[in-house]
Amino acid sequence: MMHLARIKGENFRLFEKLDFNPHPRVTFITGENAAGKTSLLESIYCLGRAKSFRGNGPAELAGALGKHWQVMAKLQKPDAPSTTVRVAWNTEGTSVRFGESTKPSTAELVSQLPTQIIEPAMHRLLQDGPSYRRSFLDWGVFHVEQQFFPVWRRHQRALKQRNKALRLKSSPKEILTWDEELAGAAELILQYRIEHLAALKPILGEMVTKLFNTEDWSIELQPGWSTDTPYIEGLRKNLERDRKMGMTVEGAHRAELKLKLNSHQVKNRISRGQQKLLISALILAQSELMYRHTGRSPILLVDDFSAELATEFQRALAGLFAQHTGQLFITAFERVPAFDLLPDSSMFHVEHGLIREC
Ligand SMILES: Nc1ncnc2c1ncn2[C@@H]1O[C@H](COP(=O)(O)OP(=O)(O)OP(=O)(O)O)[C@@H](O)[C@H]1O
Repeated sequence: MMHLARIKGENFRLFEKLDFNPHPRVTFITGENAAGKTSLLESIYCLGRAKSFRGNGPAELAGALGKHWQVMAKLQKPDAPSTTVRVAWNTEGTSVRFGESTKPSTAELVSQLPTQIIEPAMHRLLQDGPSYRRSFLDWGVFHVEQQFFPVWRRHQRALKQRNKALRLKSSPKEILTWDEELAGAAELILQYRIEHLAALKPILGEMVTKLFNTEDWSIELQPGWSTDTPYIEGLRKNLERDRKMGMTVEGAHRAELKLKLNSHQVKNRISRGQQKLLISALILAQSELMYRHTGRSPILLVDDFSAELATEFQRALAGLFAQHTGQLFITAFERVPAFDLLPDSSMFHVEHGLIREC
C-alpha cells in the first residue's frame, strides 16, 4: 500500500528539525501536553492538503527560526519508484512540489496523497451545520468518482455568478443565463452523491451494527431542493424569492446528511465517546470504499486516541483502525492496552519538539 517512508520538516511550529521514518502501517506518537503531537500530525496533513486542519493560516505554522517552514516526505508506492512531496511556505506564499510536478494544483495533490484526520474538534461533523457533512460526503465522492471535481467546480462557478446577479438585483434575463449550467451540474452532483451513499451504506452498516450493537440506524441524503420537479424548474419558479433573498436558496449547495441511531437524530442523543466512534466509522467506511474502487487508501491521522474513551471504547476504536488498509498515525499521551490490537507498528515519543523512536 502507498505510504510515507520518510518525513522531514524544518521550522514547523515547535519543530526546528523533524526527521523520522514512520512505519508503513501504524505509527504511534506519544508525548505530554504541548510536546508537539498535534503539530506533527499537522505537518503530515499539510503534505496532503497544503494547509492546516486547525484553521490557522500558513504564517502561524512558522517556528522560531523565521518566516518560513517546509515539510517533505518520500511517498512509497507498491511496485513504483518513490516520489518526493514537498510543501513549503515563506513570505512569498505556499509552494508545492509533487515528484516532477512543480506546481500541482491542490486538487491534484489531494488526489495523489489522500489524507484524512480524526481529531477532537471533529464532533462538529455530527453537531454543527450541514456544511461539515457535505464536505465529508464530497471528499469521498471526489476520491471515488473522477468526473466529480470538474462538475463541482462548474457548479461553484455558476452558483457564484448567479448569486452575484441576484445580489446586484440584475434583470431576470441575466439571472436566467446561469440556470442551465447550475442545474445541469447540480443534478449530476446529486447523482454522484446518491451513488456514493448507496455504496457506503453496507460498509458503514456493518461497522455501526458492531459498534453500537443495533441494526436500527440510518443515513439519508437530503438533496437540497425538492426533487419532485427537476431543479431547473424550481429555479425558475422561485426566481422572485431568490431575488428578494439575494441568493440561490435551494440547490446542491444546501444538501444535508441525516444520521439516525436507534430512531433518534444522532445530534441530540449520543455521548461524546459514541460520537468519536461514529465519526471514525464514517471516515473508515469511506476509506474502505475508496480502497475498493481505486485500490488506494488514505493516510489516516488520529489525534488524541484515548480522549473521551474508556477502555472498552478504546478497544472498539483500535478494532476499527485494524481494518484500515492504509497508513495510520496515532497520537496519545501514553501507550494504552488497546494499542496491542495494532501490532504491526512503531512507537515514537515527542518531547519539546524532538522525536525519538522507542
Ligand atoms: N508557530 C509556532 N512556533 C513555535 N511553537 C509553537 C508554534 N505553534 C505552536 N507552538 C507550540 O507548540 C507546542 C505544541 O503544541 P501541540 O498542539 O502540537 O501539542 P500536543 O502535544 O498536541 O499537546 P496536547 O496533548 O496538549 O494537545 C505548544 O506549546 C505551542 O505553544
